[in-house]
Amino acid sequence: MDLTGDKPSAPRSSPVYVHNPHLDSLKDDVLYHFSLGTRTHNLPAMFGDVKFVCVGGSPWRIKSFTEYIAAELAIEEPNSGYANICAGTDRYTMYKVGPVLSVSHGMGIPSIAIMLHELIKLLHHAHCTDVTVIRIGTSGGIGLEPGTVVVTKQSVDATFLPRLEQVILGKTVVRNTDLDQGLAEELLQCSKELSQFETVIGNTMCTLDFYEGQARLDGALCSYTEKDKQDYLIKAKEAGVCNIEMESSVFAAMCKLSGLRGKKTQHEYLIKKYSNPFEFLTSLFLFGKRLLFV
Ligand SMILES: O=P(O)(O)O[C@H]1O[C@H](CO)[C@@H](O)[C@H]1O
Ligand SMILES: O=c1cc[nH]c(=O)[nH]1
Repeated sequence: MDLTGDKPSAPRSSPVYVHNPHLDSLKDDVLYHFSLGTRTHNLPAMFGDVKFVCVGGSPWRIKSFTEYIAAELAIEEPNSGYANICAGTDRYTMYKVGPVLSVSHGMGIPSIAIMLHELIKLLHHAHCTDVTVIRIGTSGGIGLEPGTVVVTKQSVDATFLPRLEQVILGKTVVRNTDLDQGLAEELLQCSKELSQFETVIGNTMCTLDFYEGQARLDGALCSYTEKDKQDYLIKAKEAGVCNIEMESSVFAAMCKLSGLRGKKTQHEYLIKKYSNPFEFLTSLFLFGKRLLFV
């Protein structure tokens, strides 16, 4: 309710927050790894209508997702050769179709963290509101049938704790890694209605490495036995871990701090194509198997 009267207040739109007072004094905020900037590009004109951001490790997956979602939204002819907005750099790729921005992030926490800093600033400078970000990635399941989709509830570290530790100015800062529960439930509901993929909600373990960090036996270095590996994976399962990947903790922490969460959107494209944005999430679900949504 409106605090000043008894009329119901209109739903407020949620901006994308940056928590950096130094940005205000920059004449030009350069998004180095996107090859974009506030002086060189009209970010509100280019990105102001973005409501969904879909991210994933591989540039190829992001291009293919863009073609898929363009056909789903019937915005442009599929396979018409979408332009990579970040063509001025070979660090990340970015495509936009209507309200959906898709960005690749490479492998691991440092790579996705750099991308997220620039993405959050981009959405902030573009004055975007009510943005939902979804990571579409691969992961290794623990005790799940191959092909199962895991919707992450919470990202945990390699000791199964829901936290991201980062050293800033020589001090360890701990950040929360909860994800939006409403969005997770919506995605699960989409999957139930589709009935095409086995889908679970659970915790995702985020590791610093693909080999030793994930108890694999096929890296160049390995100092443990098959039994040690199995014991660790059993402990992970007992702690509620469903799958393992390498970006979810910083993804969760940075989205939470920036106000990027699962929210309903009223964007015109989505209304035109779908009776509600929930159906957009269902379309997302149809994009391939063995994906990780966080
Ligand atoms: O499928 P993507 O998004 O690349 O993510 C997963 O795949 C990579 C490892 O092969 C890691 O980055 C992991 O998180
Ligand atoms: O990090 C990852 C990604 C995919 N598959 C795995 O086993 N681990």
